[in-house]
Amino acid sequence: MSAPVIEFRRATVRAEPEGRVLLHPVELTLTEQRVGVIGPNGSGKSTLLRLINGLLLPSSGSVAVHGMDTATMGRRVRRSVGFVFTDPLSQLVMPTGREDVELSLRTRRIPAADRKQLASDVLARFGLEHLADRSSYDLSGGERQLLALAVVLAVEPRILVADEPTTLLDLRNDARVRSLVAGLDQQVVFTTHNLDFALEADRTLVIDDGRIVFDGPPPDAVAHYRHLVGSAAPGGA
Ligand SMILES: Nc1ncnc2c1ncn2[C@@H]1O[C@H](COP(=O)(O)OP(=O)(O)OP(=O)(O)O)[C@@H](O)[C@H]1O
Repeated sequence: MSAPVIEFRRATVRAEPEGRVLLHPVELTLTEQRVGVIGPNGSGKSTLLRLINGLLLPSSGSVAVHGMDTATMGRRVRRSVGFVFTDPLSQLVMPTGREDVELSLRTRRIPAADRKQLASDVLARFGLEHLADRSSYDLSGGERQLLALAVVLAVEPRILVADEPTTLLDLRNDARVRSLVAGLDQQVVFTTHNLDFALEADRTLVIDDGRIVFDGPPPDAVAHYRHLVGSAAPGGA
């Protein structure tokens, strides 16, 4: 199996129908195990992530995952790329967590007879078996976030894309999610406003106003971002 590769070739996103550019041409090859994306609110981080699994298609240019173009091979791309949304409730749609995992397994045509046991195994792997039969609405934000990750990882995607997976989490759950991400075999691309999390990546991109304004080692990326924000703040440099 080839190494994980995500390729952006002058991928550009414009808002429809007015044509405003949300993401200026992106030219990137991502092969690192952990890629972080940071930047101000509304800078284009989610837009960049949504291109990776074809949730969003570029207005021009292309995006490919393991050589599969997201525009022409979207279904196959989505089997390779698991996407965790910022709001876990948008992903947890069944009455209980166990059923959400079973639903996820169903998309991989795992026989019904095996799904229940497999769902239990997945929940146990993430230390969530005690939540299996509770409604997602009764869970804490941290529990929901971990459950949403388990639902996506149940089908063992080759790449995990996670949009602010630690937002709204307390320190303990923030540490749990970060340690879960750190232990995954998959390539992970994540956005975050938590600069400590960004430092745990192998490569970090800084986006500002729809452009990648820095791409490199995480400590340098964080310094660049701090400078950017400092320059923009009232009284900043
Ligand atoms: N479908 C759309 N049509 C028009 N504008 C859009 C659309 N989707 C996103 N935008 C705009 O694109 C810009 C980038 O949005 P995006 O969600 O990628 O930002 P972000 O960096 O993830 O922000 P945040 O940190 O607040 O989550 C924003 O100005 C947003 O309003």
